[in-house]
Amino acid sequence: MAAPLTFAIPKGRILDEALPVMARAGLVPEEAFHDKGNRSLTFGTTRDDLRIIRVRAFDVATFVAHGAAQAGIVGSDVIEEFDYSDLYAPVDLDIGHCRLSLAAPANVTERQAGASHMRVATKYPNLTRRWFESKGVQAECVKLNGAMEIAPALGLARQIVDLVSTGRTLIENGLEERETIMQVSARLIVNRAALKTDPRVGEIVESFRAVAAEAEPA
Ligand SMILES: Nc1ncnc2c1ncn2[C@@H]1O[C@H](COP(=O)(O)OP(=O)(O)OP(=O)(O)O)[C@@H](O)[C@H]1O
Ligand SMILES: O=P(O)(O)OC[C@H]1O[C@H](OP(=O)(O)OP(=O)(O)O)[C@H](O)[C@@H]1O
Repeated sequence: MAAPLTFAIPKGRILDEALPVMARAGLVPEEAFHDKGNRSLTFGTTRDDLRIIRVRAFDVATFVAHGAAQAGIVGSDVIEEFDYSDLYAPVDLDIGHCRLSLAAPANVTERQAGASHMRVATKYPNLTRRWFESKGVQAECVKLNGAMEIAPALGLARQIVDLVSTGRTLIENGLEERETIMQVSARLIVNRAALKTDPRVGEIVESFRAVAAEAEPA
């Protein structure tokens, strides 16, 4: 039998929405996957030839881009941040909706915010730099891994670039959303080489395409 395929999924908030989509595409994890006390990172599925790994969102893209996993699910924010040439994102799963936005404290004026050189705290330094460059502004990015919203109050950076959904986190930390950089949703991703060489990867793409098409309003 061919080596098992590895399907990577993020361990956090996308998971609850991803599992029903995966089930409709025929990917159902073994019972142990749902046991909160289980520390394993690899799980079997109802398919003998497919296992699931549960890793951090940014690492999903890295595992798939390097071919260590052949497919996975990740937010378009992460895909754009890395911009890996070996990664192909053929299906928008219409889950994990949020947006990536520039935000600043209410007392930071547009002029201060729009200075020709600025410091921005973000988990997305590449995306942020590219977006500012497209506006002719040089941005110095301070990379954080979470809780960006406290950076302005502590003087680490005047502005932040972070994900926004309800907007509550910004408001509760005294920040205002200034501009939307991109709309985000979760995608099926596959390794390009694996897609060319292993027909099972193409079949996975087709299964998810069918699920996404079913979900579209008529
Ligand atoms: N507030 C939000 N509302 C909706 N989707 C969000 C929100 N925040 C993040 N997301 C999406 O969820 C993804 C994070 O997924 P998830 O939380 O499952 O990963 P994680 O591995 O736990 O992340 P981390 O690396 O932060 O621990 C983001 O990349 C984005 O696409
Ligand atoms: O607009 P809201 O609905 O308030 O959501 C936005 C928050 O959600 C995400 O954080 P998450 O909860 O995933 O935690 P994190 O800071 O560890 O990434 C994001 O980074 C924001 O902080």
